[in-house]
Amino acid sequence: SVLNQEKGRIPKKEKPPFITFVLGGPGSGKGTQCAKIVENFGFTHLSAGDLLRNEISSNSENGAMILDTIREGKIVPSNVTVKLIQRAIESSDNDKFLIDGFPRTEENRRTYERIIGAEPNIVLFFDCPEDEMVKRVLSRNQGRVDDNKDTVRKRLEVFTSLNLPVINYYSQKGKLYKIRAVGTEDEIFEQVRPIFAAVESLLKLYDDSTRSNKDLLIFKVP
Ligand SMILES: Nc1ncnc2c1ncn2[C@@H]1O[C@H](COP(=O)(O)OP(=O)(O)O)[C@@H](O)[C@H]1O
Ligand SMILES: Nc1ccn([C@@H]2O[C@H](COP(=O)(O)OP(=O)(O)O)[C@@H](O)[C@H]2O)c(=O)n1
Ligand SMILES: [Mg+2]
Repeated sequence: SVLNQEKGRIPKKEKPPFITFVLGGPGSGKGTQCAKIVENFGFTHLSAGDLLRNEISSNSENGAMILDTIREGKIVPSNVTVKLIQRAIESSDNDKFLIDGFPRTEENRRTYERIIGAEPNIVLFFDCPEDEMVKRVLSRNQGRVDDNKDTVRKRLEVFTSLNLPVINYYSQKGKLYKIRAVGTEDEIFEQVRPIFAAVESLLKLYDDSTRSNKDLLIFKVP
């Protein structure tokens, strides 16, 4: 608006959104901690798995293929998942997002970069021992077709072989925040909270300034 321009500010819609990727194995507590971040810091939670499951239940053209893939614990073609994420970001009024369960593979990551044309600002990694993840998934009780012993084993193999390279990539870029994902939900959130408290003050600074996109990308959380 004119008012914004008079103050030398960037109108809200022209500012790039703040993107957090949330990684971790099946049952590591990504969804649980995302709910707490939403509640405490006003982020919008986009779970890649939920977006894909919505496609199945809305009988979309890719529904059957997505169901088969999830049942096998395999990864849905990247362009399908990225387009769902893109649509969700674009239809939201919020400007800060948690993208949960994405990118699962280097190919997921590169496809996001190609289609969205941006990188995440920060990446969380919920690091949890395998036996604990298995225990949690098998007692999750959400009626998921992939929460059974056989599929969990496959998902853990996919996680180790395909997701760890993504985690290493962001670690090398200095964007990775590793959380020790054992203990109670509240204990784990006490490791998460300071990260988002820092992000919140950085975003406030950004809101009050004419800083460019680039400056925000190099903001480092202490
Ligand atoms: N810290 C925790 N301790 C014990 N159980 C947990 C903890 N955090 C989450 N859970 C439970 O474990 C299951 C998997 O958690 P969820 O957040 O769905 O993980 P993810 O999204 O990483 O698969 C859920 O039933 C959840 O209630
Ligand atoms: N980026 C993604 C995310 C999920 N998925 C599929 O969706 C399934 C469930 O993902 P999810 O994130 O809901 O699973 P959890 O880690 O929360 O247990 C995965 O096992 C994959 O089959 C995918 O193909 N690509
Ligand atoms: Mg989840």
